[in-house]
Amino acid sequence: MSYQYDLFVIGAGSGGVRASRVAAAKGYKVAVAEGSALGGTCVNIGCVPKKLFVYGSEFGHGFEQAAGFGWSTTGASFDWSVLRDNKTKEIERLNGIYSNMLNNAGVNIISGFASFVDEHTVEVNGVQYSAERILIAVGAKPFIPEFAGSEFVVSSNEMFFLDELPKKALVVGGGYIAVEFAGILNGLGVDTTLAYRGDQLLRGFDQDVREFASEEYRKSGIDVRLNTDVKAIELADVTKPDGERIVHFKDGHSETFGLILYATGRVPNVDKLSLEKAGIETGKNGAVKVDNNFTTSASSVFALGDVTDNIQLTPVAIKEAMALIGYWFDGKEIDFDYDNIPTAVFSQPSIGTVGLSEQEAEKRGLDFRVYQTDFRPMKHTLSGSTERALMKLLVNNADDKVIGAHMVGDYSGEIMQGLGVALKAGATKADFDATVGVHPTSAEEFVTFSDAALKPKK
Ligand SMILES: Cc1cc2nc3c(=O)[nH]c(=O)nc-3n(C[C@H](O)[C@H](O)[C@H](O)COP(=O)(O)OP(=O)(O)OC[C@H]3O[C@@H](n4cnc5c(N)ncnc54)[C@H](O)[C@@H]3O)c2cc1C
Ligand SMILES: NC(=O)c1ccc[n+]([C@@H]2O[C@H](COP(=O)([O-])OP(=O)(O)OC[C@H]3O[C@@H](n4cnc5c(N)ncnc54)[C@H](O)[C@@H]3O)[C@@H](O)[C@H]2O)c1
Repeated sequence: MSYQYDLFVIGAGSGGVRASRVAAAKGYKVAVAEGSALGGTCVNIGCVPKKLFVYGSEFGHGFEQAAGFGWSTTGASFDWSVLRDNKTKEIERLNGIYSNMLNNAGVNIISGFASFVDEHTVEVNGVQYSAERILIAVGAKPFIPEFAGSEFVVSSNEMFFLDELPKKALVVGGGYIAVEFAGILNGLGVDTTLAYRGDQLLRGFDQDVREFASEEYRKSGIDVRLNTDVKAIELADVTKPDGERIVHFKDGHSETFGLILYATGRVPNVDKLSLEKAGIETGKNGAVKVDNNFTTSASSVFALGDVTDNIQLTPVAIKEAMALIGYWFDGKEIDFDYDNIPTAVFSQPSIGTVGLSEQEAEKRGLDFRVYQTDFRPMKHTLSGSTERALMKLLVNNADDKVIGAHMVGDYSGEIMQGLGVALKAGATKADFDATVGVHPTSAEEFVTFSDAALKPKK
């Protein structure tokens, strides 16, 4: 049976771009369909524009702290449209780079949303394309619960294109996106409330990190409200759909906000795919089910990245794509290692983490010890800020291996990349101790932990 393409990729995001580019470079005839902008979520409405907004927002605190270092910043003001539009220009530049990269690799870029006709055929804009292999890399989309007035909220998608910033905003949720956007808004001068229905933000992170970060967010000016849930939302004035919203909370009180962001998770983006036509099985929230080799229930169809609802991070989608390339071209069975994946939350202060949390180590029944410290970073001895940093190292007693590293504080994402290598390589506490520190940094705390920093056992 002959097909038009060796590989048809659906979705030119983090995973799809990597898979199509490398497969084409290795000699496959490849097409990629993209219904929106090249680069996917991360480049257009995720990691990249978010980080640019974080940089913009950090100046807000920077100006406050500059006086202690001798700077006078009277008259500094912020223009949202400049940040928003410069960000958009930069993203358009990246879109162009992605387009060139794919074209140069010989990938045929098809603009439009694809859907399955059968397990070897997809349709885009009414045209059918056949392929020996099809890769689903369509990512995820925001999930907003249904309730009275849910149409008056925005998701992270809209946050990148707001006409103007509100004076007062409510962010609902307690995960990565909620705390990152609460930090962005707060730094840009918006009166920001972060409401989370549970006991503590950032479920799944180390409990000390969660509590410490939450307190730091409060100190930075965010009104963090735990055990708080929204019942209904209505317009303050029905003739002004873009105007203020009244939020009725479940505890009975009501409050007015100019903008409400729901950051309540993301679900696989499978609606437009007609997966049933190719006999592709899905699980919770429509996640495409795959085996170890990212093969779906249809043997010619593969899936990776956020659409499989595993770990939703760009470097994970990219590494999965590279593993799949190895499987296709070198016949290497995939045994993807999801342990020790470093990750950062770009809140203010930021969080970096790799390996096990204390709670996860306990759940696994490990015998381990914890080194922990919190301190005022050197910068804040002059800045006037009361911000503190937290560092924590978990060590397995049986073999002295470091099994978890956690930090709340400036540069923790940058620091965690190196520690990720150390944990992956199986470094022991003795290896950390034998490493010379970089001075003066916060990071050096990770290689100078002594018994004095041991956390008492519960
Ligand atoms: C606000 C935000 C901030 C984030 N920040 C970070 C971060 O700092 N670090 C990090 O590691 N991760 C971050 N992420 C997560 C990261 O963006 C995702 O994990 C990553 O983009 C997943 O890659 P993917 O290839 O699975 O899908 P995506 O990058 O989402 O790409 C999927 C593509 O498929 C297209 N598509 C969908 N359906 C079809 C169809 N039927 N036909 C054709 N095309 C289709 C979409 O338009 C999209 O371009 C963030 C996410 C968000 C929302
Ligand atoms: N820095 C990064 O690497 C980064 C940044 C942003 C997003 N991401 C990825 O994108 C994923 C999605 O981010 P996210 O923040 O949307 O999801 P999340 O899963 O991290 O957090 C969702 C939050 O919403 C809450 N929630 C769910 N349903 C709710 C409801 N009905 N009412 C109130 N609260 C509700 C959850 O309890 C949770 O706190 C993340 O898990 C992460 O993998 C990564």
